This record gives sequence, structure tokens and C-alpha cells, in this order.
Amino acid sequence: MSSRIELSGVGQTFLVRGNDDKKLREFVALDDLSIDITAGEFLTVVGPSGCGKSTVLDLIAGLTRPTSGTVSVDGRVITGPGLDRSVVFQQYTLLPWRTAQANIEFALEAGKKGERLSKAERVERARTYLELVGLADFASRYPHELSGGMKQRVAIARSLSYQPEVLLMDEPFGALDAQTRERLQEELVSIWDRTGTTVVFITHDIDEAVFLGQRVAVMSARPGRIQEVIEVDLDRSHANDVDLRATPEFAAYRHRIWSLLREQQVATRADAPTKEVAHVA
Ligand SMILES: Nc1ncnc2c1ncn2[C@@H]1O[C@H](COP(=O)(O)OP(=O)(O)OP(=O)(O)O)[C@@H](O)[C@H]1O
Repeated sequence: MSSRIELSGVGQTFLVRGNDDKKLREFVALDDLSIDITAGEFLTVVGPSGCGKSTVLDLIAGLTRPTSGTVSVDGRVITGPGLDRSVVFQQYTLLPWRTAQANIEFALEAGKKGERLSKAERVERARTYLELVGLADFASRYPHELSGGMKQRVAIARSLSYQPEVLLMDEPFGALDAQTRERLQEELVSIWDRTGTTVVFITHDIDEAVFLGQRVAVMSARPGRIQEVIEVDLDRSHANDVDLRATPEFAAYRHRIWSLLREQQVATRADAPTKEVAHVA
């Protein structure tokens, strides 16, 4: 259950107001961005702040439409959100008045096209996914009774419960402490192994990008493009016994990406191209 995603010549322009006057200008956030994400791949995306990472995710989620180019899933151009694609944000977005179990059951009420689950099936499905993220014993807890890491696990379980073909993650571990973050990274890899879902994961953290990604897409800033896609070939078979992050191979990947991002900082002191389009009184 996974899908191929294709971004082809994607451009995204926003209208922004100038600092010194009230003129509206076109701000080119993405320009001619292309990438092919294979079905079942785990792709991580890094890039300087403001380079357009979240914009790319929004486009795949169908929350916005590109100004130019196309975004397609399995050859179908995306025209809006759908339950074949699920998004996990940095904030947990759980309903505070529902237990962990009930949060997932609620998400399942909408149902995918052609799939209406009965109440008993929703209960069962929610239980299965809470188990998958190691929270079976916390099913009856309310969000305020869970730690940050647990809340994010419930959010991940909820996203996976309707069995999307694509899981889109926007800095999902950004608000967590370092230890919880590493544990959740390991859990996510193991969940991905078991579900085979296509994952697009955005992060600021180079270590996180290398640890999780089969490929790391490094974006350039202003306007955002894919600067380079790096294939990560690490031996993960002993990941339980070996500190993968401490190996020389891991350090080499980290350094390569760090150098690419450092080049960016030097190259992008100037602002993005803007073009005046209107004067607002
Ligand atoms: N709706 C919008 N209207 C105007 N400008 C926008 C809009 N959404 C994003 N932008 C601009 O587009 C650029 C890319 O934003 P985006 O949030 O995608 O970047 P990002 O790489 O995810 O940033 P960060 O790493 O800081 O979260 C930014 O300069 C932002 O100000």
C-alpha cells in the first residue's frame, strides 16, 4: 500500500506585501522543482529555513495548488486533499476531550472511498494501530495525561489507521526532547518497514534526515528547488546493537549535507525575486 509521487516543474508564487510600502509583490517560493518519489520510499527533505519545505508538503497533501507545473500521485494530478495521503504536523492536533483510542476511532469515521467501517471495526483498527506505536496500555488516557512523545505517537497511529498510501510528516518530532526524538525515529523506521507506506519527512535536523531517509533531498533557498538528492546507503541490519549515528559512514553523509547547506548560506544573502503587481491604498 504505497504510491509514487511526482513533482514536475513545480512553481509556487505567493502575493506578499512589501516592508516599506503597501505594494503587493509576487514572491517566488518554489521555482521549477522536480522530483520523483518511488512507491514505498522514505524520503527526507532538508533545506534552509524558508526554502519551501512545508510548501512542498502542502502541495503533495493537496492543501494548495501549484502556480505552475504538476504534482501527481500514481499518475493522477492532485486537485485537493484525500485520505490516500495523511499529514502529521509538529503539533499533535489531538482532540483533548477524547481518549487516545477515541481520537483514532473518530478519524476513522470519515472512511476512505469505498470503505465504511462499522463501530466494531473502528474499535479494532484503533487498537491495532495503538499497539503498532506501543501504546496499547494507554488507550483510555486523555491527551493531557500523555507525554509529548506519546501524543505524537497517537497522532502517528491516527494517521496510519486509515492506511494511507502516503504519509507526509512536517517536523513531527521537532517539539520533543533529544532522547524521545531518537526513540521515535527508530520506531518510525520499524513502522515504515512493516507498513511499506511512502513517507515524505521534513526536518531541520541533518542527523534525523540521514538516520531516516533512504534518500535525502537537499533544497536550495530563494526560490526553492531540489539542489541535490543523496542516496543514503547505511547498513541498518544491526541498528539495535550498533549506534548507527556514531559510525564514520553516518558522519560522512552528515558532513556532505552540512556542506551543501553551508554553501547555501553563503550563496543566498539576497532576497527572493519579487515583482510588483499591485498597489494597495
Ligand atoms: N501563504 C503564504 N503567503 C505568502 N508567503 C508564504 C505563504 N506560505 C509560505 N510563504 C513563504 O514562502 C516561503 C517558503 O515557506 P515554507 O513554510 O514552505 O518554508 P520552510 O522551508 O518550510 O520554512 P521553515 O523551515 O522555516 O519551516 C517563505 O518565505 C514563506 O514566507
